[in-house]
Amino acid sequence: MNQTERPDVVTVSGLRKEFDGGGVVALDDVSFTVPEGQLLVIIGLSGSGKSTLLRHLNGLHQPTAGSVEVLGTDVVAASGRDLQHLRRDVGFVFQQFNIVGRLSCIENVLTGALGTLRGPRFGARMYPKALRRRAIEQLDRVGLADRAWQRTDTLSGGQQQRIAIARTLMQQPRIVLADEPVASLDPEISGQVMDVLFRCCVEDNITVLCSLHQVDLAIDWAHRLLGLRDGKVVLDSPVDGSVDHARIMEVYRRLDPTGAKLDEYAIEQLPARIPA
Ligand SMILES: Nc1ncnc2c1ncn2[C@@H]1O[C@H](COP(=O)(O)OP(=O)(O)OP(=O)(O)O)[C@@H](O)[C@H]1O
Repeated sequence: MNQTERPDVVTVSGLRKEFDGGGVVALDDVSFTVPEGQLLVIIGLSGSGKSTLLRHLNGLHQPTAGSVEVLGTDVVAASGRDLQHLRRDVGFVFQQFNIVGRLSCIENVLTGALGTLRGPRFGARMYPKALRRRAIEQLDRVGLADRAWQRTDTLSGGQQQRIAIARTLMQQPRIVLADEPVASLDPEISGQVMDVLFRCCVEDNITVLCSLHQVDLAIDWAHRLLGLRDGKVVLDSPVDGSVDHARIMEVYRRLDPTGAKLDEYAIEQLPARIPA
């Protein structure tokens, strides 16, 4: 099945989000759909609305207007119980990893399965054997099976983010939302983390929506780019030969506060290898 024949798992329509009583419009009439198994990268300047958009997809924000449907659930109308159910299928990977440094890697990964268990667990051996096996499989997937019993805070930043992804995979999500997952990592390590997300997508058919600052990484790994500027969608393009260089640059154009001219911030950083 090619990407266009796959069912949509995310449908966002006319989404608007205001903060501070309307003083800040973070999202303005945002509409798009995402088919199952796609890696969609959301790009845009700081403050363009990327995090706010991702947080609407698992009900962390309530919109001012518009609708959000994820895996058939109307996220805006969903009860607390419905959202709890949805969040089992929708994993979230954060920029700051949000792992417990003093725990071993396998314990951190196992906590991804806590939603399926009753009561707390203290130590990896308190988890059922089948889950321990699954945790090792996830560690293997992110290339860190040999670190299973090591304290997580002894790992590098990139390795810690891979542990966080393994923990998310442990809950067997159908969608992974990743908010700037490589923001604090150097380019080579960032590539390793994006490779893990890409493989989840193509090997396990997990849909990934990921926000990134780095255009070159986005082009290297995304199936499709969604560009936000001032809360509006200004680019929605597959990443293939048809990626329009000028339109990607447009995402990064920032209006001068005087309205007099455009600031070409970040344009010079665009890689030469953007497909023509
Ligand atoms: N809780 C909040 N209260 C008030 N304003 C907010 C809140 N959350 C976000 N905003 C504002 O909404 C706009 C979009 O913010 P958002 O964090 O979504 O941008 P972003 O593209 O993710 O930025 P970055 O790349 O820096 O993370 C910004 O103007 C921000 O200041």
